[in-house]
Amino acid sequence: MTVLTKAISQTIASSKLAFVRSFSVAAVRHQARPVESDFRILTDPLVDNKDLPSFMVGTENGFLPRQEPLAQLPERFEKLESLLQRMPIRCRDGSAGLLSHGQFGDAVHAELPVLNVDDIQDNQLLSALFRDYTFAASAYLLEPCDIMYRSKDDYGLGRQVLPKNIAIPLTKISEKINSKPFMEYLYNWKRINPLGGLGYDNLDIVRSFAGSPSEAGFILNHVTMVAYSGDLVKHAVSVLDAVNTGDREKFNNSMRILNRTYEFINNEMELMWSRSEPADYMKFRTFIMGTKNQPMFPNGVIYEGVSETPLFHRGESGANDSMVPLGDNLLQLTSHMPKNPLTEVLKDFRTYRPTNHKDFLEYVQQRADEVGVRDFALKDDNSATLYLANVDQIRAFRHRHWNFTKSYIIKYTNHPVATGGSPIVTWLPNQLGTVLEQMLEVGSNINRNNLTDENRDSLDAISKRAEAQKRVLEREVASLKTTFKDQDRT
Ligand code: HEM
Repeated sequence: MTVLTKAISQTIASSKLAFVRSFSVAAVRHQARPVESDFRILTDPLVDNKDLPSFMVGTENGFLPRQEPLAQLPERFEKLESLLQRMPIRCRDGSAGLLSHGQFGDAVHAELPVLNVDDIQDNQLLSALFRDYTFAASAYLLEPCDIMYRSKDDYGLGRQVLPKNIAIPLTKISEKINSKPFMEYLYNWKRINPLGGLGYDNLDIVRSFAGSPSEAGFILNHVTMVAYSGDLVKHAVSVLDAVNTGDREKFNNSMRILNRTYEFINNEMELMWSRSEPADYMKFRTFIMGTKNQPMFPNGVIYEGVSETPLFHRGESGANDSMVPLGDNLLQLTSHMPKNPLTEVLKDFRTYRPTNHKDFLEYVQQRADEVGVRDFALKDDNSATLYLANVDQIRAFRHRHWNFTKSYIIKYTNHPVATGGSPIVTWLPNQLGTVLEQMLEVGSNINRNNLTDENRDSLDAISKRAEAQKRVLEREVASLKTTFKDQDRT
């Protein structure tokens, strides 16, 4: 059984509708063709197929859903649709919405029945409902924190009970799509011109909390980055294949193209500065906070009608994305992360993504270890430099990301944890620091005399930068730890 069919079987097994869904593993085998790999990766996103999960790794859709998210719910969910349209602090028509004066919670109690979702099997609709109920859940739970933060720069406590009109359908939908019943955001976009591409100017968000252009920019910038992920998948698989067959030329070429793809993604990431104002971030960040390791939910959240035991979930975070974990696993960086509680948080984040993504990432990790990507690269100085250049792209991502964190968050608040519940000044540096160390180690073992001119220049520039960034990072973290509490607690 391939990893994909195993994942699908698990999804079916965990669904209460296992035997009534028109869901055929044989059909999947037929429709998904291999890309030089024994993990079945979609070469066609199968947009007309509503039976397969929305999130399946593909060379076209990459880590984006196979089909465009539904922008509006069908009529039977009009009460939920109406609440969500009136929810943002600033609505689309410019008027003040329910969250602006803390009226969303009352509206949920007054207007929203426990809607029946038992019969729904269409995965595109399930994913849209998942998006919408998680938005309603976060707005409901965190509304009091947002109101308090606006006047006191302190979050206080969130609502500790999620009412049954959100909790019951949300839990049922999560079970059907095999997700945790808490917010994700890569399903929150639509094309303005349905025939146009995934460029920033052709995208809009579907749901929002603040309703500001910066909130839209924050989400859509992520989407435009992930729009490149089909190429990442393709070239990562090609690297594994090249090592497996001992084909050095193919390895070097695949590493070069992979490097270029990560570079496109990093360049796209740089546009965040202009698409989402750092000073606006705190105005919508409250609503993407989680309930795990967050002072606003010291005892978690009771899902009324679902569980008497409180539940804890990490909040929405880019840490749920699959592009960096793909690089970590392919380049065998994951196994070099230090064995400490911060690395455990990284592993925990990796349980928060769609099943098929999780399986693909595990497959890549296992396969990279089996064929020995790093050892293969290090046997040849030019290959080692190309390997290093890819690790440098992961560094560039994490370095820029650390800069975002300082400029969008740390500058404005002393709150000790990020939206995903990780300690704000130690967790990101745990991974960035490891990448920098690995780069220095690999770089110091490369013999410059064997390199092409291009690779020698690349090695010199990369090594110099890594050394300087490592020194600065260590100083920064030591200094920030004096201001932020509990940074070793996870
Ligand atoms: C202004 C923009 C952003 C800020 C302020 C920000 C902030 C953060 C913070 C504080 C974390 C720590 C985890 C937690 O939430 O507890 C995190 C993790 C992460 N974020 Fe972002 N993020 C931003 C944009 C993005 C984007 C666009 C991506 C696109 C993929 C992304 C990908 C990640 C990844 C992969 C991690 C895990 C880090 C690692 O593995 O070292 N972030 N982010």
